[in-house]
Amino acid sequence: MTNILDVKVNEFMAKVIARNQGETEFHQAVKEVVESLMPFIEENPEYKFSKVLERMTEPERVIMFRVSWIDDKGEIQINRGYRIEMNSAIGPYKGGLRFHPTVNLGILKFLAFEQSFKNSLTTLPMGGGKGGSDFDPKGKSDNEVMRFCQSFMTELQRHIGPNTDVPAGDIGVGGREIGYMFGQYKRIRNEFSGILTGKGLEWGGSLIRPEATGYGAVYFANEMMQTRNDSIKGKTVAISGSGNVAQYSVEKIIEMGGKVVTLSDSNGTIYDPDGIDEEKLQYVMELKNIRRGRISEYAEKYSVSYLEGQRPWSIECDIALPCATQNEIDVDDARTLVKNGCYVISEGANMPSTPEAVEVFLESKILYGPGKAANAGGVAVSGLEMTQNALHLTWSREEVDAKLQVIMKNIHETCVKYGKDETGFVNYVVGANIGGFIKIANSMIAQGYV
Ligand SMILES: NC(=O)C1=CN([C@@H]2O[C@H](COP(=O)(O)OP(=O)(O)OC[C@H]3O[C@@H](n4cnc5c(N)ncnc54)[C@H](O)[C@@H]3O)[C@@H](O)[C@H]2O)C=CC1
Ligand SMILES: O=C(O)CCC(=O)C(=O)O
Repeated sequence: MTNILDVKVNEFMAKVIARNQGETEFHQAVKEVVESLMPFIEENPEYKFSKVLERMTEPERVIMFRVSWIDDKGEIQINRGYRIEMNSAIGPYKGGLRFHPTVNLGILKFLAFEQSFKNSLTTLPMGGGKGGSDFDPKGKSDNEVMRFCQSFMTELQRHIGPNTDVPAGDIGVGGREIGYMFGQYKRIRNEFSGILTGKGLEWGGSLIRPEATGYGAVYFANEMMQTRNDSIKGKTVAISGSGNVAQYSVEKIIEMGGKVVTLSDSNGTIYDPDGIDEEKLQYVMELKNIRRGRISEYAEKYSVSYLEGQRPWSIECDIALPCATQNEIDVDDARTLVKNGCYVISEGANMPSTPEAVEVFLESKILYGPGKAANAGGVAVSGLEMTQNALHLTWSREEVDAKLQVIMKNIHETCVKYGKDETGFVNYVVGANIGGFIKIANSMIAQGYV
């Protein structure tokens, strides 16, 4: 028999799908949240009457714009820029910019929607936003990237500000791109202010921001493991990706006594059974952040296996940290991971597991930390960067790291509070969704029907 709550979820989703046609990642992100929230909303009718969820699935503002720039051959190139200002109930819009050829409206709306819940979970006053472009930085010269960033910011600058909307990095946007965009904002507005986070340390950035997402995902895994009197020490870890989040996840796993055996990029996976140590990690950082090469070069340098065109999930591990991109763990990958003994998943990436994969993790009762909780450390330290900018001061590495650890602990506690069922099992998906929702929903109700 069909459950009445399923009917309500389906009715809600039919409207979302009709209004946002073809935006499959957005539908996926909304459905997961609506499934978690429907029982809670039915029990708390004030949220139902004020149509909070209906309003939260409609962005407050969507900005789309042309970005023209000139490549090294003197040819004009045209890309599309976006900023989704999703929800400002609890603070200025906040969230990263993604530069990747797959970027489209649906992907950015899913990311902005997730971001609103994630930012609420951090306990800091940040609304949700996300943006980016279908520009592909791969294979472009520094000058081309700079010209693109300058053109992108020439439009974006009129929509952002330290109390309005504060973008940061995401896939394809790191320190280099943030620098070029910050410089252009300053040039146009004649103003030095905290309009981006992830800035260089010498010009307003925060210590630990580059490390924060990866470190946070590992802290979150550790918090989950502590509920079973377990720890990272001695565990084998599979990590996907080899960018910002993956690199600092490796660093923190090494520090906590675990062994990372995989990394990947969009071409394939390296498998290093001896583990990636500090020296090998330095090589990866140089390879990816400076030379901008492929992870296959690691396999050649250290004579380890390279799994061309494959993801890391067939490799035996205790802990998996997906740190590349959305939907990178499908149902077969999830079954393989669980069959091979993996019992902790902490998502460094946003929505890396398909809904069917998530079902496998939940049914297996393993420790599964969804991205909006597990990877919130990055935006949390962005929030701390905003605070330091507003106060015109700089906190030490130890101070920022200590605050990050407290925030990840608090997020974990919130998930347990709202996600623990009568058997004692913690459903972190439900916990994160309800925990993130309440603060935004109450603020939206208090601020009237806007
Ligand atoms: N940078 C940050 O502070 C935060 C990032 N995230 C998420 O973490 C994930 C990784 O982001 P970053 O490390 O910042 O980006 P990055 O650009 O530094 O690295 C991205 C990595 O993912 C790999 N990748 C990208 N698309 C892929 C695909 N289709 N298949 C396989 N691998 C692919 C790239 O090769 C690269 O290794 C993304 O899902 C992002 O949204 C989440 C929270 C904060
Ligand atoms: O630091 C930020 O503002 C955003 C980080 C981000 O894009 C994310 O949490 O997915």
